[in-house]
Amino acid sequence: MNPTSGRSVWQAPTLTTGLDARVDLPGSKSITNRALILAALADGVSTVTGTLRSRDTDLMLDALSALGIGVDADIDDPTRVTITPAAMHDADVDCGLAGTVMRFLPPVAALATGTVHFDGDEQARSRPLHTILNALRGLGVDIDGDGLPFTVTASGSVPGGEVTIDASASSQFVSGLLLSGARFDDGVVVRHSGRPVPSMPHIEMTVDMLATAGVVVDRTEADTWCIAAGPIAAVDWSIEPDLSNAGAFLAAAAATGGTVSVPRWPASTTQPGAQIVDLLVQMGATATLTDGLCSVTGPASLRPLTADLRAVGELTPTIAALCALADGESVLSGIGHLRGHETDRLAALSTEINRLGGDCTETADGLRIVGRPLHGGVWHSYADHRMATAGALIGLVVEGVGVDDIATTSKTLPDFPGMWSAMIGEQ
Ligand SMILES: O=C(O)C1=C[C@@H](OP(=O)(O)O)[C@@H](O)[C@H](O)C1
Ligand SMILES: C=C(OP(=O)(O)O)C(=O)O
Repeated sequence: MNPTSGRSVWQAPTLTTGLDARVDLPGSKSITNRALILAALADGVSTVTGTLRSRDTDLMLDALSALGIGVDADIDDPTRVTITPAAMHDADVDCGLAGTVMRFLPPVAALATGTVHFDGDEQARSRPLHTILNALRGLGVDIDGDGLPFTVTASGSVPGGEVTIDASASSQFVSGLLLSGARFDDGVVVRHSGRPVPSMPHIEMTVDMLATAGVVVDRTEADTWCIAAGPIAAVDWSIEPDLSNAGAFLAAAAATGGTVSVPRWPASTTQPGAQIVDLLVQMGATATLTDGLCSVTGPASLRPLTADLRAVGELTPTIAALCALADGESVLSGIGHLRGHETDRLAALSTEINRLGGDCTETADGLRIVGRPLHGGVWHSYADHRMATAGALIGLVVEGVGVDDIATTSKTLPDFPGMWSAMIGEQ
């Protein structure tokens, strides 16, 4: 047991033989939660196949159901979900720690008739939210509060129109407004003004999925997204595997000099997680993509990395863990916004890497990490799924690493410990 938290510490398995594994990943969190929102607002019944079933996506399903939307999961295969739109009413929404729930659902709730109360985990209360709540106020929505908890008092319609926001803290502010914008009376025009928007591929994902649902986003002007009022089409969605979650497994190959393959790798994708492969190659790995099988083989010794990760911030914990094992100094930049993720990831990563004898310092917008021999100890997760998987990754090659609160991986990958053990042949 960890005396400070009362939770048991998971002993990360250390690799003793060569790694050669194939890991099949469940659906993408980001694509699942967008598909569910678009299905709930559509003009007919949609199905979602390959739905990720994890804490973040189940919170989305529960919230839509609480609002009155028909949510039916197949009894034999809970990843097959049918969504039947309906008039929405009063509800209590639990956002947990999910950015996609706390930022994508308020614009949906604004289309209900009634009072929708939002809350979430204690830790979620410090995640940036006021930007989207203020934007919705500017679009004619009655909202009480500036962060969790808050209440939307909705009248069945949203006037909509133009709004200027500073989305430098999260791309999800833009995505949230766009996903519901076609259902506002005047549509929506979102302008960004401020430092660059992070995670731009996630906005591309939103635009791409809206296009699939028949909604055109005009992006003629830089940092501006325009959507005319109109219907959202029902779609039979098929969800790609989660490539950000694949990152930790492919990184295991990079860390150990072994090979890990992920099947069903999409030929083209908007998921920024796909960029893990290029980053691993920059660190010395080799990679192939053949008939949808992505295989990564690690080098004898990892090269350090200098990279701007602004577009792929959610890969940072995985990459930072590898940098702590690399041979030299790495500099990761463009990721100041990670201070508002599940936890302050820059502080958490430097504290935990240094706790194991590493050399990691925070910079204004990222991390500087010098690879060093590490020793065992307890790696703290801070309720952050990607911190937990980063600890497991270091534990693969450093003996005696215990990960506090491995269960937090259920945010996006409920069977992470089982999948990790299976990967190294320890089922
Ligand atoms: O829209 C999405 O699905 C996401 C956008 C990104 O958020 P930020 O722009 O806040 O980094 C990413 O980090 C998060 O994991 C998922
Ligand atoms: C930042 C992340 O999640 P969220 O959707 O909660 O922002 C993440 O999964 O790395």
